[in-house]
Amino acid sequence: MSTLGELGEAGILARILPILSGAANTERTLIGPGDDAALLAVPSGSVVITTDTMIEGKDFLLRGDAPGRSPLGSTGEEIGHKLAVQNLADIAAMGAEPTALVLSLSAPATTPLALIEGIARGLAARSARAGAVVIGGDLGGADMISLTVTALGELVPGLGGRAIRRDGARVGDVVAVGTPQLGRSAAGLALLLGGHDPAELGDVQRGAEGALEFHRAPEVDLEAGHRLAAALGHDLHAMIDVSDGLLRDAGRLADASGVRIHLDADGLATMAEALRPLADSLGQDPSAWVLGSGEEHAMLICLPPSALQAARDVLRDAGRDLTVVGRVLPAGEEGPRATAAGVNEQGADGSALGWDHFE
Ligand SMILES: Nc1ncnc2c1ncn2[C@@H]1O[C@H](COP(=O)(O)OP(=O)(O)OP(=O)(O)O)[C@@H](O)[C@H]1O
Ligand SMILES: Cc1ncc(C[n+]2csc(CCOP(=O)(O)O)c2C)c(N)n1
Ligand SMILES: [Mg+2]
Repeated sequence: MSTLGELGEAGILARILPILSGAANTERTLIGPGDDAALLAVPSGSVVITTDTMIEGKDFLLRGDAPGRSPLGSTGEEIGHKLAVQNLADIAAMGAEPTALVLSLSAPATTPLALIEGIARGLAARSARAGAVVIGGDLGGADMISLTVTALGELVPGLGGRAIRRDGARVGDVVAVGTPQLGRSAAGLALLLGGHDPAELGDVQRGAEGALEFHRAPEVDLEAGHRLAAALGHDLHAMIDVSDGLLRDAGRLADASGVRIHLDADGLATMAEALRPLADSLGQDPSAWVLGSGEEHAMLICLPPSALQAARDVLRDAGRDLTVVGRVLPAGEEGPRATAAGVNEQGADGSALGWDHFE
């Protein structure tokens, strides 16, 4: 089993570049990996850019028995898949389609090449599904694996060069998410960090496996972002991906838009009920998972009620659906914020819900 230290930079690149840029000969890639920088054509005239990092121990645990690892941890493919999803979701949430990615990869010299090849495969495969290719990157040494992707994209035609922002929510809008189920990533994280092997959880084994799988490699309808933008145009008032928890990310939308977003729809209760058996077995609150789960990456949107059916139809054509989770209200005396039924309506603290790297 060769390690990065045995191969050296040139040897590593010789192994991972064919994986990363196997499909890089798209029309847009004028210069791919191999030169000082890549050259990308941007036919629409503007480029959407985002970046996101995953650090071993902070954002994922490697699968294994060694200290700092977990038998429930991630494979290389899963890490690469999640790295793609995190970045592609931010492109999607602007109403854009991804075109290209660059990968900055730092790791200890003792890292097996097979793990890095797996990460490359996961990243390239999920990106390819979204129509994007890896066009470059960087290698470095580090005490733990650190992965930073920068993703580029272009706005969908028909929006007149307009991106879907966080600040367009209007009083009276419906708030919805592009998934039937939120909360699985938090459930999976609880299982991972608690060391709960699904095989030992009896009746809830299947649910636990699904939550762990979703946490390690979220399967998310990212196309919803640009499909909704293209179909609804100006009726898609605001959009964000749920990366730090529904309540927290709805709060960001509310804040940017100067409104209150109240989360109270039946859809949320249905999501919580689906997770209740698993939550009960861990002594946790399924509603807190639904409202607080980060790393979900589903699209959270605000749109006028008159556009809801059209939005549903767009997603249903692709076998997906939209779940209504709340509505947009005037900011009121307490100012712009997101509230959830029973959580922080009377100003009670809902801040424990959701993710912040430094809290
Ligand atoms: N270190 C930084 N330097 C410059 N801008 C930053 C930095 N960190 C965050 N930002 C910017 O702050 C804004 C808000 O970041 P935030 O993390 O809330 O959104 P996000 O990128 O959608 O998050 P997520 O990755 O969780 O989806 C983004 O526009 C982001 O580009
Ligand atoms: C080992 C381990 N510990 C904790 C977590 C949880 N976690 C990390 S980042 C994040 C939110 C999104 O971050 P960002 O805003 O950077 O996209 C969450 C919920 C994890 N995945 N793995
Ligand atoms: Mg985001």
